[in-house]
Amino acid sequence: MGKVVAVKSNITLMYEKGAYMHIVFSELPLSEMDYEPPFLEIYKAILLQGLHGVGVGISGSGIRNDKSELCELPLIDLGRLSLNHVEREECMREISGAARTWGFFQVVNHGVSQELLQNLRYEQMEVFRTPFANKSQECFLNLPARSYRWGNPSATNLRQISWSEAFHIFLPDIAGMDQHQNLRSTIEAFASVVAPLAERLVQILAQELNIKFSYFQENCSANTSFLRLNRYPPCPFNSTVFGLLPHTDSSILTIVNQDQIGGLQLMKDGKWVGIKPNPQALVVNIGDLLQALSNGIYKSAKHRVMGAEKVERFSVAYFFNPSKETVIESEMMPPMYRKFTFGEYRVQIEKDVKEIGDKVGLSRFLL
Ligand SMILES: C=C1C[C@]23C[C@@]1(O)CC[C@H]2[C@@]12CC[C@H](O)[C@@](C)(C(=O)O1)[C@H]2[C@@H]3C(=O)O
Ligand SMILES: O=C(O)CCC(=O)C(=O)O
Ligand SMILES: [Fe+2]
Repeated sequence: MGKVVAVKSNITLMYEKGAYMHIVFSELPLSEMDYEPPFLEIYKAILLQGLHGVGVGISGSGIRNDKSELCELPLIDLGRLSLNHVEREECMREISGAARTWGFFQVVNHGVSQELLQNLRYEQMEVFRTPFANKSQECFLNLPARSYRWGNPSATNLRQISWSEAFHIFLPDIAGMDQHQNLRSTIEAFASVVAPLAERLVQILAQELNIKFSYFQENCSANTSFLRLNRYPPCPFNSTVFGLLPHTDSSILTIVNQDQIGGLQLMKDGKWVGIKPNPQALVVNIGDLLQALSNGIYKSAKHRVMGAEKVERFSVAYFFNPSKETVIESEMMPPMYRKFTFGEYRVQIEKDVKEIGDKVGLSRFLL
């Protein structure tokens, strides 16, 4: 009999002759772990097939890059925006520079209080502790279908597995959350401070490229944006499967609050680099739509999340989006992308995720 390498809720995984050989389902009740999505069950075939011949850990898997340095992501003090002209201009240049070279930066003195972030984290943890049987029901929280997402139902191989769950919430939909007043009011409070922050950053980014800010004022607000509550459960295969697949965001701009576990990495100059959690900072990244509107000057950088083996990880992402009808078209010449609406873009992504297991993104719209 091989070596038992992972015992997770009611499942035992055996490692034998250089490969994972068996997943044994025991009769144990799920008891207090009833909130965990059944990742091992849905991914069983892919795991057995994909891990066969792949040694434990980094070698062979090709995914985890534990040796990757944590990067010195630009850290921008937004407090300078309310100081004198020189400080303000310098801060604006840093924001625009980071958006061009990294597509990612961190901000401090951002105006979102630690108390609010903690309250949101508390509510987020509570809602994920709901039994899986309940949170996966279509009417849970009175949100539309597909607001709760887990794993990647279209995955056909190890590289497409996502070991995470999320509430992907269109902000106007929280009005229906009458049974969950604390979650609802905390999200409302968060949206009311993070939306102006997103607008201010977009205003600066637009100004630095002579893009009309009125375009964003007319088409984007908290009422056209999404909030994504992410949870990455402990993952026994964290050296081989992703917490969240490499992707770019489909937003104008995204603001992320990650916890202290780490695992968010971005692609910089062809290498994956980790973003060291900074409790004072929010992570900001450029989304596909701003890349298109800036004709490729601002970068929607690829990023991914590596889960941890023994601990869960949480993050919140605020996707600053336009309405579905908004036309995305750069005025810069020659245009890199054909014009499209945000609605069209989302439909294409959903189609790709369903048909090929992953997002293709902006390259579909290249001219
Ligand atoms: C399997 C996937 C779901 C996802 C697209 C992806 O290929 C990988 C990342 C996921 C993500 C994260 C950011 C956005 O929330 C999202 C809508 C996107 O564009 O990429 C989601 C996609 C999703 O949840 O459907
Ligand atoms: O969990 C994170 O740190 C990032 C999540 C993310 O990339 C997303 O929700 O799009
Ligand atoms: Fe993302």
